[in-house]
Amino acid sequence: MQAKKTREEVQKINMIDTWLKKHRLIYFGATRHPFILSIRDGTVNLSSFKTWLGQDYIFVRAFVSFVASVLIKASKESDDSGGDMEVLLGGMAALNDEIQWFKIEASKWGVQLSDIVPQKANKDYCRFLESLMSSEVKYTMAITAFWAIEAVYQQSFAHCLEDGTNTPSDLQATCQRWGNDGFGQYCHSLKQIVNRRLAKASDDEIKKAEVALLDVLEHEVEFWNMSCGGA
Ligand SMILES: Cc1ncc(CN)c(N)n1
Repeated sequence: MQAKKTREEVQKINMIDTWLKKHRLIYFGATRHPFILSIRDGTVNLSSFKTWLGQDYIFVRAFVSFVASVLIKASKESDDSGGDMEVLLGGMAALNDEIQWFKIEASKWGVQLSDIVPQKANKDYCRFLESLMSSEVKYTMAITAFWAIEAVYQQSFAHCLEDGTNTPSDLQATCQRWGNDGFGQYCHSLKQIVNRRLAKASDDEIKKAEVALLDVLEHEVEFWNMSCGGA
């Protein structure tokens, strides 16, 4: 007969959900930010939307380098039992589409991407990504941050697509980009990889991954604040 699992062992099997419960206030702050709620109820300020669009284009370009570094860490450290490479390569391909999408949207909204100067919150976030690209940072910590970055957008924009929302028709495509079921499935695959890594990680690695999650959530809140003109 199998020994009954301790509370800690059960929590370690789905570490992400344990953390999301523990840090629900900051998670809520990142995924239900006033900027997102204003898209959802149709009161969004279009100048804030354009600020977000231009700044996010710059962020995504930095994000590509970060994802490449996660891919390298996976090739060195992962046993790949969960098909990590496939999931990460799929993510890379999605980012290529994302960059093309930003270019098309920017010209639609009259945003000149070559003129965009990164704002402080964006520069801080990109600097954080760079710190995670160091070879000192282990795969488990980096993939936790990667999942969190994607999951915040998925959860935020999916919220704008629920029944009964007032999301403006010309912003539906933006919300679909990250709120669609395929992107939800991709985030779920990333979450499974993270949970699998964390279940086998040392206490020190788990602590570092939890700090990375909190850092991502704080940067995401600051990024939304900046889009509303707050930073
Ligand atoms: C700030 C931010 N966070 C997340 C994502 C989703 N790739 C994004 N485009 N921008």
